[in-house]
Parts: sequence; structure tokens; C-alpha cells
Amino acid sequence: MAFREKGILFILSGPSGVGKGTVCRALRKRGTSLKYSISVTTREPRKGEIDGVHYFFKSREEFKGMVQNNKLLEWAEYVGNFYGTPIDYVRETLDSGQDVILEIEVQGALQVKKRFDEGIFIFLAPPSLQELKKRITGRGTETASLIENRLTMAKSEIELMQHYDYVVENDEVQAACDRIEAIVTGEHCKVSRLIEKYKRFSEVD
Ligand SMILES: Nc1ncnc2c1ncn2[C@@H]1O[C@H](COP(=O)(O)OP(=O)(O)OP(=O)(O)O)[C@@H](O)[C@H]1O
Ligand SMILES: Nc1nc2c(ncn2[C@@H]2O[C@H](COP(=O)(O)O)[C@@H](O)[C@H]2O)c(=O)[nH]1
Repeated sequence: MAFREKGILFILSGPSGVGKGTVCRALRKRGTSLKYSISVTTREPRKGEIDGVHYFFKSREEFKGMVQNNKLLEWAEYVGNFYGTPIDYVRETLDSGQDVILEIEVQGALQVKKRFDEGIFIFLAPPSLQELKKRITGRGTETASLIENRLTMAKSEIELMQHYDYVVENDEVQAACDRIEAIVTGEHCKVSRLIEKYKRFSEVD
């Protein structure tokens, strides 16, 4: 009996404003073979954000209901709003043999690590804190006080990069994409991923 290999779960995480969304959009444009999970959030949509495309926008009650019904792989409260990853999409897509990427903050990534250690955890790092501030301010989507809160979070998030499998610096978007593509295509192989792969060899008749 032949086995169908499950997809691989990639977790791209890092401080707000480092460029996770930008890098994911650039990877999509390249046609990198990944499926992109759409998160649920209680945050208000920004100008131009579309429900079901950028996020599933939910009320706090709806979000709580999803938590209670175990509909989320992970969730976190981040600077006053809730964010979470719908579990069904991730499970079904991995089961179908396709790779999935989550673009999430650090508390959520560490929850996924506890439940799903075979995932590949990538920390996207800024070239400097000054550059991070420039990027998040330049995006123009947050008030000055929210930017300060996000930068305070960033300092503690950066200290947690040791828990990841890879740290990729986002100095330049295409260079960061090259590094992530090398991880996704398996040019850099995490040991636990290889162990999983070779374990499955013994399942084949
Ligand atoms: N390598 C880069 N060089 C210069 N600017 C960048 C780079 N990557 C992203 N940016 C810019 O930084 C800003 C923040 O990027 P982006 O919104 O992708 O960050 P993010 O990590 O997804 O943020 P959040 O977690 O808050 O959603 C954007 O204005 C984007 O154009
Ligand atoms: N733990 C989770 N974090 C998530 C999820 N979706 C997005 N995020 C992260 O939240 C912050 C803020 O996002 P923003 O859109 O308000 O700028 C950022 O770091 C996102 O990556 C999720 O499902 N779970």
C-alpha cells in the first residue's frame, strides 16, 4: 500500500511590522507551493481589508465560541485584540498532502510548537529595532500609542527567537524570500522532519 505524505506546517512569526505579510505576498507571487491559512480576529478591519481574504473578522462573542468549540489550533490576545488559526483548514490541507504556512505572532507560534513540534518554525527578524520602528510607522495603519505597544511587544518577542528552527533576517524582501524558499523546498532540513519522513518508509509494504 502506498502512503500519501502529509503536508508540512510552516510557521512564519516575528514582531509586528517586520514584514511577514509583505514576504508572504512576495512568496505567493513567486508561486511557492504553499497554502496560506486565513486567521480569525476581533480587530477592526483596516482600510482595504476584506473579510475572508485578509482575515475572518469576528465579534468577541463569536471568537470565544470558536475557542470553546475547539475550532482554533492556537489563539492569542495581542495588543487588545484576539487572533486565532482555524484548525479545520490546517488539518484538511495537511491531510491532502499540501503544505500550509501560518503568519502569526510569537505567543501563538509557541502554542503551535507545543501541539505540533514537527512544524517548521521560522522567526522573521528585523535588521534593527530602528528599522522595525520605521517600517511599522511607515505603514501608517496604527496610532502612535498602538505603535509604541507593538514595539514594546517586539522587544520581548525577539528574546524568544531561540525557540524557532530558523531565523531569517528580512533586510530585503526578495533576499528574505530566497531564504524562506530554501527552507520550504527542503534545502535546509530540520532533523525532526527527516525522522518523520524516514519513519514513514517503514509503513510502506
Ligand atoms: N525588507 C523590507 N524592507 C523595507 N520595508 C519593508 C520590508 N519588508 C516589509 N517592509 C515594509 O514594512 C511595513 C510592515 O510590513 P508588513 O505589514 O508586511 O509587516 P507584518 O510583519 O506583516 O506586520 P503585522 O504583524 O503587524 O501584520 C510595510 O510598510 C512594508 O512595506
Ligand atoms: N497568534 C496569532 N497571531 C496572529 C494570527 N493572525 C495574525 N496574527 C498576528 O497578530 C499580529 C497583529 O496583526 P495585525 O494584522 O493586527 O497587524 C501580527 O503579528 C500577526 O502576524 C493568528 O491567527 N494567531
